[in-house]
Amino acid sequence: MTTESVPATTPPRATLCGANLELCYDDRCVVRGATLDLQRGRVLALVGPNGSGKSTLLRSLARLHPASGGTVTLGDEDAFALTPKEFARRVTLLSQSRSTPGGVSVREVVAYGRHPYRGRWRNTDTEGDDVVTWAMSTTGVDAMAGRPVDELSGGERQRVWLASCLAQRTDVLLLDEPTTYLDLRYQVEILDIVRDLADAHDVAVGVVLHDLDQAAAVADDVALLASGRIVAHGAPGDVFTADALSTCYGIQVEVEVDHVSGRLRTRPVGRHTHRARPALATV
Ligand SMILES: Nc1ncnc2c1ncn2[C@@H]1O[C@H](COP(=O)(O)OP(=O)(O)OP(=O)(O)O)[C@@H](O)[C@H]1O
Repeated sequence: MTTESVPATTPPRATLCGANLELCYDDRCVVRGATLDLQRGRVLALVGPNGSGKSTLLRSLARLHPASGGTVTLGDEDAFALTPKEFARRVTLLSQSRSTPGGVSVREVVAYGRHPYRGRWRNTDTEGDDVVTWAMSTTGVDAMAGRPVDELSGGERQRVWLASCLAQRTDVLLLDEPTTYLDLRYQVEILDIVRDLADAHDVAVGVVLHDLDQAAAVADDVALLASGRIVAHGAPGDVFTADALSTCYGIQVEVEVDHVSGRLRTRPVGRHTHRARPALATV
């Protein structure tokens, strides 16, 4: 999969910023004082334990969760001042769960990503077909274009929804655990696509990931959340320290640099899972 042959469009330059966000469900606030800045051409990974507020924060940046305090700006505009269509041309979110319509084909679901570009009475989206074809081939779902989405596996569906987001051709892409359900190949390929979109297409990416090694590999910056607060923010090498991760996750975590790849590796130490094992006898 490659993003090289994407049809040329010139999205407006923008960054998406959340400043001092306070996010609540009824009277229970689950995120406090969160400030984040998604920059064009950069990948920001949100990491942290279950329930620390990552998805809620991402959804608030996508205008899907109203903030009780703080602001969300896109470029120099208040994100909430834009019409839904204007916002959808610039920001898209791949959420953790999407309802899958019965009997609708893969191509139709991917084409749904073009909704911000369609006129009410006539089709004004002249590049739509090319973009949909590109998005399907980039995510490897082109061979299943005519199949009903509700008959696909979890990983296949995940790639179809990602294709639908890519078809939206936004300059900000928000992804909530995009590698969940995916086999090894597609985990790597989705992260490669994310990196390509930032490097070659100047897209600003915000991505929630549980796999810290994946986050270190793909992200320029990481924000580590714990109990609704951003407790560390910066380059993965600065944020992913053994102390910070051990405190945050409540388990001993070791951090090392892989000698071959030069990449950061994190190793949670369990009572059984990371014990040194006796070498297998050779036959
Ligand atoms: N619809 C909801 N109503 C009430 N509370 C919610 C709702 N959704 C999430 N929460 C609560 O908000 C807090 C943050 O949840 P959120 O899903 O943002 O965390 P997360 O870091 O993305 O978690 P995970 O890693 O498990 O996906 C949690 O305590 C959760 O129970």
